[in-house]
Amino acid sequence: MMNHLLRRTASRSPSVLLPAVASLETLLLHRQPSSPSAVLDRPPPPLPTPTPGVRGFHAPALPLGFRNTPAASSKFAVADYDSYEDDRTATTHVSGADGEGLEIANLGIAEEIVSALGKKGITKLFPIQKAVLEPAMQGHDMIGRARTGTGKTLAFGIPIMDKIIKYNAKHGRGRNPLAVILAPTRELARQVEKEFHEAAPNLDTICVYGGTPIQQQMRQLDYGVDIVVGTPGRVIDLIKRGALNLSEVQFAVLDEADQMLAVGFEEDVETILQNLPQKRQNMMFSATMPNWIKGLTRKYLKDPLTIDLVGDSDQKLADGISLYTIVSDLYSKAAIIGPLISEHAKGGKCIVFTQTKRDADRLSYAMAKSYRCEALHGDISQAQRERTLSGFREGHFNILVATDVAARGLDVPNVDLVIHYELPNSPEIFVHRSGRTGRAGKKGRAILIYTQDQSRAVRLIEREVGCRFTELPKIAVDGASIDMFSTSGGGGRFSSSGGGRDRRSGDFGFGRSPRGSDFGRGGGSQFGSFGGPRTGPSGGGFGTSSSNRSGSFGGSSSGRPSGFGDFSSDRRSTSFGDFGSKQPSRFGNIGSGSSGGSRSPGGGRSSVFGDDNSYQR
Ligand SMILES: Nc1ncnc2c1ncn2[C@@H]1O[C@H](COP(=O)(O)OP(=O)(O)OP(=O)(O)O)[C@@H](O)[C@H]1O
Repeated sequence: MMNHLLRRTASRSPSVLLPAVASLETLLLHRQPSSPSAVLDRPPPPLPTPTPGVRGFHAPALPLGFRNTPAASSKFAVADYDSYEDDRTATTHVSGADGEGLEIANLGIAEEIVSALGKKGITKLFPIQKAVLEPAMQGHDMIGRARTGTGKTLAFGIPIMDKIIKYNAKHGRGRNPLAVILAPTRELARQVEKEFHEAAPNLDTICVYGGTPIQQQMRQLDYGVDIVVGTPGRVIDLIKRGALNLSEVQFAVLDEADQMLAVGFEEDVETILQNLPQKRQNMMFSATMPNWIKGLTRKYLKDPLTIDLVGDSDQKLADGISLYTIVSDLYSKAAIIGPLISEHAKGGKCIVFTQTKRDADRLSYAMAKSYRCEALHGDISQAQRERTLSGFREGHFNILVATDVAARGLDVPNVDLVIHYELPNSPEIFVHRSGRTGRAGKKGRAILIYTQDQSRAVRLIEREVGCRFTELPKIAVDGASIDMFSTSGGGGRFSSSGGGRDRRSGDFGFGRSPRGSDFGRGGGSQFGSFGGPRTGPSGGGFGTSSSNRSGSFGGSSSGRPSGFGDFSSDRRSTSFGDFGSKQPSRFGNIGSGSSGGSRSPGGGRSSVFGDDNSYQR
């Protein structure tokens, strides 16, 4: 134990070494033993006497420099947000009545955080951060919703880091984490951990996720950490191995909460939450909070405060995103991507979202003949995924062709254009995909490519998301261009779902096979029925028989018990429905007629998320 403490302390600068050693006694008193054997080795230490009024995490806000107002007054931030929305032009934004109180340096936040954020050019709070800060410091459980790219990570991050820094200053540093943040994909978990690390470099943070050696993560945990960020599967794995002790956790966050509580994820999240102490602060954040989540949050949060900067009637996309649609037939879709990028990305970065991993591969392969681009999806090795993402971030190539593995949370600077190569499966996914551009007050464009028979689905997106598309003129493509985007593998010309057998399903628009989809939504697409109202028996799995799809795409069709088996390492749960599984599909019924297979018999959508898919994303 002492070794651990010394090792961990030794990684700090020499200036902190002596005080740290001097406070070793405090450390030993403060922390619980790391393992049962340690309990046997020595008698339990006497509990330190708490200093009244300062030890608790839920200490009054006043000593920390926050106004001592009731949490409900966080409404003020909504008003600020309105004015922010009104005059938002670039990255300078948040102005309250006089801007006072928004300067991070004036809020009593730990100097370490203020200075680290300052180095990144972050000196003022964004509206969601301002709205969350005070109630979070007061210890409230909360649900936070704000549009994509508006700084939700630091909204929950700043109060947590601040409290941990101050707690550590009083009690010394410990081995077990004080905060756990769960994210649905590996890339997002890494990004969140990085943001924490950059904002509080002296805190020990760790990111745990599958696809990487677990031993290394176990070693790091053994040294001691303050904050764990991870995907649920790996977190559970580490708990089971006895490497991760969550008994001291004071803060638990579900990032992308609606995804974390979707069918298949919730079970794992629940397992993790059961390992946390009862007394803790819970926070859930997302840009989308479908109605079904409300019941669930009651299960996990205590008297939560809802801070919703989006609202039900408002448009749900970030303001800086201009939306366009373009109609295309299936064969021409790949060929119009190039002209769209040249015209609309203006030399910046572009993410093209496909529905399936195979489409991502094929499209990027075909496009690589003319552009520098790479694919990102759940079948690619974790090491390659990380290389790809960092290459994209660093500008080594500017076009990323990705499945929805990249739809949520990823913050890549200067993505000027998002192309929905295929319709998303839900309005939520549309919001998240589109939200990869137009972040932090910047401007961006999102283009939705649709086929003629998907027009109604496009109108529904407008209605659900509260947005308005501008129709772009149709791009004429000649046979040569189409051929250029044909692929050799398995079926001739590139279509939205590849060639050969999938070509048939492509005819049904989105009601096509989910096979190979990172999120397995094909059959469960909320929009699926738009493309496939005529799917009769000839539609194969898209007719009524497909109502059993969750079964047939789970074990029976693939022979694998868990979804598509794409998401091997992190996941435990078997196949699960997509985000709509717990929400009544708002689109499923429209035109669903014979293609009712997009819904499971139980009412939830039946598509299968490759499990770790969500985790590995
Ligand atoms: N107060 C701030 N001032 C300037 N930039 C900020 C501020 N807060 C956050 N940012 C930056 O804004 C970007 C978007 O933040 P973040 O990724 O937290 O958004 P988000 O709301 O979580 O988005 P999403 O819903 O897509 O996950 C990041 O690059 C972040 O560093």
